[in-house]
Amino acid sequence: MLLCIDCGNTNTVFALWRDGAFLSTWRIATQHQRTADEYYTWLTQLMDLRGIYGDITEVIISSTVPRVVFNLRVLCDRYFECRPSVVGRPDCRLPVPPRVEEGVRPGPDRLANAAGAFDRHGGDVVVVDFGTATNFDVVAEDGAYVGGVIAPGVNLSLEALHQGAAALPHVDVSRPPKVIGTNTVGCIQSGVFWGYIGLVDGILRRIRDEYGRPMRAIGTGGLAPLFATGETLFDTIEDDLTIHGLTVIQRYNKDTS
Ligand SMILES: Nc1ncnc2c1ncn2[C@@H]1O[C@H](COP(=O)(O)OP(=O)(O)OP(=O)(O)O)[C@@H](O)[C@H]1O
Ligand SMILES: CC(C)(CO)[C@@H](O)C(=O)NCCC(=O)O
Ligand SMILES: [K+]
Repeated sequence: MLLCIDCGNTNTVFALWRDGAFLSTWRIATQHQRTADEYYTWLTQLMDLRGIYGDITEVIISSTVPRVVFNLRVLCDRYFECRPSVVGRPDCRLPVPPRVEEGVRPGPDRLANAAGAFDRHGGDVVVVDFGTATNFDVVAEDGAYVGGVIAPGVNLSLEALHQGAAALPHVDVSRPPKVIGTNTVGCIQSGVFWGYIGLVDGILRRIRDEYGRPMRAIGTGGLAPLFATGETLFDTIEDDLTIHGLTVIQRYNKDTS
């Protein structure tokens, strides 16, 4: 059984994959202080609850937070007796290497998104990932990650407004019924919701102009469905794209080892 671990700056997703399908996925806040023993007790309890038995024999990790990798390696070594593949490290090969400026280390989540998108759709794709950041990952015709855009995430923007303006409360993102807010919360929701619709629409348009060939757009990340309601921003929404990409990278490393 393969365990895929996708550590974002806010949340970490664990997903178990066997016989070509995900058995279950679980989410935990990303904290570098978490020990291998804590991960293990948490994970095995959830596996028990779901009635998932069998040994974890392989692990692949994507981490945008370098510090958490240490304890995840300990987890693999102590409890699963394996060495994890860590995306972005030299010994974890990618099906298609990225084409970026020399010395640039693209986020491993973006490399996984590219591998997942290419596997499902072929190239000429842009992935829009709504996580801590809202990032756009451009995948060329041959499947190479070639760059993109990093914008502040939706929840970060809301938090920044609350932090920076004494009279503005913390607000959760939602789609307001109107653009012209008639109370403070409505005004903030409008600014962030319609602001991001404009951001995504405008950046996708400019990416397509610059790229010069037709491109599919795939939405992923927790907030993608919210921004897709009633809009035609994305061709598809695939909330498992990053972890799917991890299975693709792992399979590639096994097949070519
Ligand atoms: N309908 C919703 N309304 C408000 N928040 C939502 C909704 N659906 C998901 N979220 C939140 O959106 C956030 C983005 O989800 P996602 O899992 O893609 O990113 P993340 O885990 O927060 O970021 P990262 O991957 O960078 O750690 C999450 O905090 C999630 O709880
Ligand atoms: C942009 C984020 C924060 C999105 O999770 C992550 O992919 C990251 O830390 N990237 C490193 C820089 C880069 O991708 O060019
Ligand atoms: K993510």
